[in-house]
Amino acid sequence: MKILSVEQIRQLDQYTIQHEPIAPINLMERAAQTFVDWFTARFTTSYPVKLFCGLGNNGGDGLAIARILMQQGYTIEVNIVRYAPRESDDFMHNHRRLKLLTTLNYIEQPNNIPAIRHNEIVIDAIFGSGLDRPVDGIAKSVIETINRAPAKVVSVDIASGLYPDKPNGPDDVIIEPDYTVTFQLPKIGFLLPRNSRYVGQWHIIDIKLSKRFIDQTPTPYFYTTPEEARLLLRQRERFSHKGTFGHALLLVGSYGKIGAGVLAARACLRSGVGLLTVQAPRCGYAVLQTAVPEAMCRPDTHQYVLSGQSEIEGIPYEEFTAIGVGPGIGKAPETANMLRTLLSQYRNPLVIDADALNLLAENRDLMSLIPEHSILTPHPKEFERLTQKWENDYDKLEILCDFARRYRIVVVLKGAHTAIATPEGDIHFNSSGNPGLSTGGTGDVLTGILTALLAQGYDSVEAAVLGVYQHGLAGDLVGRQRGQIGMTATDVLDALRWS
Ligand SMILES: NC(=O)C1=CN([C@@H]2O[C@H](COP(=O)(O)OP(=O)(O)OC[C@H]3O[C@@H](n4cnc5c(N)ncnc54)[C@H](OP(=O)(O)O)[C@@H]3O)[C@@H](O)[C@H]2O)[C@@H](O)CC1
Ligand SMILES: Nc1ncnc2c1ncn2[C@@H]1O[C@H](COP(=O)(O)OP(=O)(O)O)[C@@H](O)[C@H]1O
Ligand SMILES: [K+]
Repeated sequence: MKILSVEQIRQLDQYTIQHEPIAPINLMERAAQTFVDWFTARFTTSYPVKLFCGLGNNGGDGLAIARILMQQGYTIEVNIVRYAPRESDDFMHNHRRLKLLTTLNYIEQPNNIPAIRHNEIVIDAIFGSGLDRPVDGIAKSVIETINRAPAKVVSVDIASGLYPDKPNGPDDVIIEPDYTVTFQLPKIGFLLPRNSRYVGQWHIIDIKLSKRFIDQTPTPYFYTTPEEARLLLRQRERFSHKGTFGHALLLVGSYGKIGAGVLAARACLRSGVGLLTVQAPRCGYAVLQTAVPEAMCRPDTHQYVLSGQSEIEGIPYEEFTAIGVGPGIGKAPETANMLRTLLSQYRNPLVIDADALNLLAENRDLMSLIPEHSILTPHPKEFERLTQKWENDYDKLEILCDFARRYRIVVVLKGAHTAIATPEGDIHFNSSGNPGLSTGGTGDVLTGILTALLAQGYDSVEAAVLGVYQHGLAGDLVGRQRGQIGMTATDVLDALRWS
């Protein structure tokens, strides 16, 4: 699914109005009705509703929502925040209609702000995507009151005070909703860590804006939907054999961190690889052969760390369809040498994770040796070591995009809504996953998954988008079955489902 900028969404509204065609006021009515459908499916008429609206089209939506909810039997008190002397046309139209049905409360100064009780639902329609400067005056006081109140808060389109696609200032006053119900497409601001309090659970509702315009509009930002992930998944052919699905090599583990290798190896096998070889330090040999009997194991000549040498022979890197390196490897000089040789000799895309990334950060000259379309999977700290500190989440996205473009690689910046940057400069945000995944070893599982997908012939962007989605989905399955808190990386790899 595409993510558009505020300006593009405004054009999308205009295009829909002209080409459907539909009058703006009817589009507002459709948006309001769709919001009400969402609302009534969750909250019964037993909850009193307090609606706060501004004077623009977000406020107009709010007034239309109030009218429809009233007609459906909800008890609703409407508060209009008079922060300016002018209203939008569609606001005024809905204002006239609603005034015929009920009394409206106007808030011009703080003592007009009503008390909000704990069993009430607040609908926030003060500002929407038209906000372009920090909120102050009476609107600010109202937002502060709502944030202090014990009630549940539902924001229409976007929390009032939050910018959809640019950073807010540190002192900005913004609604902290329980839910955001947004029109048609997600806003980029919903996907960024520092905005989490200002988004809550968010839901997209389809108000039937022009599909054609969305299809034609270019954007670097995408949000992976379940349907899109499913379309990437290839089914197995009847006459396939294990050679069809590639031979992967994982370079993993060091003394005390062989478990990282076990997790990556098991995840790789659970993700459809044809054959798997694991090279690990000698101390990991017995562990790996026991814990992952399906994998072939090459003991490194070094007892405790990876050196890339083996009694059998040096590693014939070029014989492997895909290689994953990093989980648990540490940063010993022998391992740094191995990484240098690997990057110099192997020409296909690699998956590079964990301490392999830290070694890159410490040996910058290695960066230019990385094969094009390799997948790097840093968490934010590893990414900062590879690049630089950022001022805010938007700045971080720019650094991410530039980095992927400069080295022609895919960068999987992990976290909630993992951001996958492509060599072309696009960013795909993931939609699956939950905080249960914030536990040691889940990153190693991801490395195994991505290596398996590359081995099976998925291109790097497909592998990253699909692999990250399936990893999060497995976490969601575990979350549903046994809760998020006790989730382990082993649970996640066992829950992988490729159908
Ligand atoms: N277009 C469509 O067809 C559809 C749109 N829809 C809805 O419209 C919403 C966008 O509406 P909107 O553009 O009227 O802006 P909105 O967020 O209500 O703000 C109102 C005005 O406030 C002003 N202002 C800005 N910052 C300010 C500040 N800090 N303090 C004080 N004032 C400030 C600024 O006006 P200015 O003062 O700059 O002239 C701004 O224009 C969107 O979120 C969705 O809910 C849906 O109905 C679907 C169809
Ligand atoms: N709050 C969260 N929501 C969704 N996914 C998360 C969250 N926290 C962590 N994850 C996922 O868990 C994984 C953690 O990886 P990483 O930090 O490398 O852990 P480790 O090094 O312990 O294996 C990543 O895939 C990340 O996207
Ligand atoms: K709002």
